[in-house]
Parts: sequence; structure tokens; C-alpha cells
Amino acid sequence: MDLSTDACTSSPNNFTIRFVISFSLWLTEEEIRIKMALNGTSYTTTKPPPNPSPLRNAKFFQANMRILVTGGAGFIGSHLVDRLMQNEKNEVIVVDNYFTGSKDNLRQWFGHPRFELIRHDVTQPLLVEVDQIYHLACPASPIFYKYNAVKTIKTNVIGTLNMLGLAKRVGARILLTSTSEVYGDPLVHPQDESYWGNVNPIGVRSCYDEGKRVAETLMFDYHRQHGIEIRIARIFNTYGPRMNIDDGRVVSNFIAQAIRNEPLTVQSPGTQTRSFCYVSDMVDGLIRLMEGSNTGPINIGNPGEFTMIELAETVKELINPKVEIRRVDNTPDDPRQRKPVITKANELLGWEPKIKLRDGLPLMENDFRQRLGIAKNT
Ligand SMILES: NC(=O)c1ccc[n+]([C@@H]2O[C@H](COP(=O)([O-])OP(=O)(O)OC[C@H]3O[C@@H](n4cnc5c(N)ncnc54)[C@H](O)[C@@H]3O)[C@@H](O)[C@H]2O)c1
Ligand SMILES: O=c1ccn([C@@H]2O[C@H](COP(=O)(O)OP(=O)(O)O[C@H]3OC[C@@H](O)[C@H](O)[C@H]3O)[C@@H](O)[C@H]2O)c(=O)[nH]1
Repeated sequence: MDLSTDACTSSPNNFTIRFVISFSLWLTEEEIRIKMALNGTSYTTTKPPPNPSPLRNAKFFQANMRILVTGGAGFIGSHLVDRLMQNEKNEVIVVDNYFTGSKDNLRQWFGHPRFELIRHDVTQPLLVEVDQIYHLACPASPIFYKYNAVKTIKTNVIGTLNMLGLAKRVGARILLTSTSEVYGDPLVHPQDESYWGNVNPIGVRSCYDEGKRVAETLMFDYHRQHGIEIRIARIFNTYGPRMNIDDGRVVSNFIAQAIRNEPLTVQSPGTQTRSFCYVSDMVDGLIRLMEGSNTGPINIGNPGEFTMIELAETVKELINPKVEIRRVDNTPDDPRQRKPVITKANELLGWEPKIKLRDGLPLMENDFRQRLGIAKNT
């Protein structure tokens, strides 16, 4: 039996390993697991997947990597699909219920022999044969995740359970896109992965932040109990082309407002901070995490930290120097500061963001101008 552990799992001490190995000749796997549990150590063997279809061993079978992307019609998901499709060894299956995503984001892949799109809600079970699962399905903008809070928490809890059940059944590796929101309104700054967070469990954001915390718990429980190969990314505020124009998040709001010559709505007090990551950097980090050997959780975000007033001033300077900046009321429980420590991503994945905010904003402006039909200098 395989007793492999990885860097981010509580690993048995040497005595325990010797103890378990010496007894493993006489004990069943279940007995070993119980002994390790009594010892307070975790059981991280990866069970072999069920036998694949005999067709996969046939002479002319092309052994492609079959990858499921849940939420693949959304903002980050569709960029991830673009990157995965560039590798001709990948077959990509997207499932999405189109709550915040759109088929339009994937239209370049319609009809491609290595691409499939399925209308499906992850709160329902799904049976597909895949090797990897990127589990992104969940509305990400606070406006949308609060719109139907019960559905959001169902998506996070039942949706993640269903995808873990699928991973267990077919032996797939699964990556969860968790969030910086698991740190809540952080009392530690900047945030590294060892921080447990400061979250209001009954607030209006808890369908999302507590939902993602439960999703992380489920990932680790399936890993410890069933040997599922897991990866967890804690994503910080990500922006870029293809965001919904009326998404409601701050970068898309300010860019759309600047292009339309409407006031930039800085929510009070305006001194709250965020760290903004360009979407191509994010996709690069997610793929490295999936392909690497660490479970995470690993922060993926750009450590450049800005107040919302600074962001508004930068958008004004770059996109529309005449636009007004207006202070408006904030929403409850808005975190006051967020900045990732990315040492783990750097050391374990060799990842760091490449696109600075001042370079990413104009790329997003071009995309928004095209979709809004408003050229520069009009
Ligand atoms: N963009 C960010 O700043 C950010 C930050 C932290 C975490 N994340 C996480 O990354 C993932 C993608 O975020 P995004 O910015 O692309 O958001 P998005 O809203 O653009 O994409 C989410 C996608 O999931 C789909 N979806 C939602 N509920 C579903 C359900 N029940 N069944 C099937 N599909 C469903 C939506 O239709 C959409 O296509 C989310 O899990 C989000 O929590 C994003
Ligand atoms: O028009 C606006 C919108 C938002 N804001 C402010 O901008 C800040 C960022 O708000 P956003 O709506 O972009 O989102 P947040 O950073 O709070 O959450 C984001 O990051 C973590 C992810 O998990 C979430 O999915 C994502 O929405 C907040 O302080 C908010 O008050 C404005 O000042 N004006």
C-alpha cells in the first residue's frame, strides 16, 4: 500500500510510519486507517481509480487528458478553457448553468472535436469520465452571490460534494477555486495560508465565504478519508477581459463607468484595500497548482495593494481624466484589507504574477470599449 504524504498534509512522524509499515503486513487497510486515526495521523493513500473502459487500451486509442471545468462559461473559467484547449492532448468538458456565465465566452470552441459544453447545475450529481476536475462553478461577484444566498451555499456545499463524489468514482484529481474571502475581515495583514480568518458566520456574505470554507473542509475530508487527490487555490480579486460589464465588482464597475463617463462609485470609506490579479496570471497559477504535487491551500493573487480611492484615481488617469469620483454607501461586512502572501505559490509552484495593475487596466478597457461600442476619444 502507498503511504505517500505531501508537503501540505499533516504527515505521520517517523515512528508512526515505521509502526504502520511493520504492521501493514498483518493488518487490513481499514485497521491501519483506524490505528492512524487513533494516533492523530492522517491517511493519505490514493486509491487506484476504477478500471477504465477497455477501449482506452485499444491500439488506436489516443490517451488524451480529459478535463472537466465546472463554471467554465464564466470569467476565469473561460480563460482557463482557452489555455487548456491550446494543448492538443487535452479534451475539455465544460458544465455550467449560465447563472453568471455565458455561452458567448466559449463560442470559439463550439464544434471543436476536443470540446464539449453541457448545461448542468452542479447541485445535481454528474457522471462523466474525466482525469482532472477544475471546480469553479459558483457566482463570484458579491451582488450575484447575495442575490440568491441559499442557492450560493448549496452550490458551494452540495456542488462541491457532488464534484468530490465524481472525483472519487473516477479517480480524478480535483482543484477547488476557493477565495481570499475565507480570511473574512482579516485581523492579520498580509494574509498567508496559515491564517484561519475572521468571518461573520451569519452575515450577508457568509453564503459565499462560509460556503467556500465548508468546501475546503470537504476537500480535505475526502482527501484524508478517501485518498482523493485535491488542490485548493485561494484566489484574490481577479480582473480582465470578459468580465460581465454589469458584474458589480469594483474593477469592472470603474472601467465601465469611466468609459460611459459616469461617476466612479467609491464605496465608503474608500480606504479599504484590495490586491488585483490579471486573469492570465491567475490561469497560469491554477494550471501550475493542478499539475504540481501540493494540495494547498495556496494563495494565488497579486500582492500589489490599493485603496479603492487609489484604484479610482488610477482608472481616472488612464481611461477618462474628466470623470467624477463619487463617494457612495458601502455594503455590510465589507473586508477592510486584503493582500496575499504568495511565498508558497512562489516556492512550491514557481509562480508569481507578471501583469501590473497599470498594464492590465488598459487591456480590460479595450475589451469593454469593444463590447460597449464606445471608441476612445468620443
Ligand atoms: N474572480 C475573482 O476575483 C475570484 C476571487 C476568488 C475566488 N473566485 C472563484 O473563482 C471561480 C470563478 O469565478 P469567476 O470570477 O469566473 O466568476 P463567474 O461568476 O464569472 O463564473 C462562475 C461560473 O459558474 C457558473 N455557475 C454558478 N453556479 C453554478 C451552478 N450551481 N452550477 C453550474 N454552474 C454554475 C456561472 O454561470 C459562471 O459561468 C468561482 O468559484 C469564484 O468563487 C473568483
Ligand atoms: O462600485 C464599487 C464596487 C465595489 N467597491 C469596493 O471595492 C472593494 C472590492 O469589491 P468587489 O466587489 O470587487 O469584491 P471583493 O474584493 O469584496 O470580493 C472579491 O474578491 C474575493 C472573491 O472571492 C470574490 O468573488 C470577489 O468578488 C470593496 O471594498 C467594495 O466596497 C467600490 O468601491 N465601488
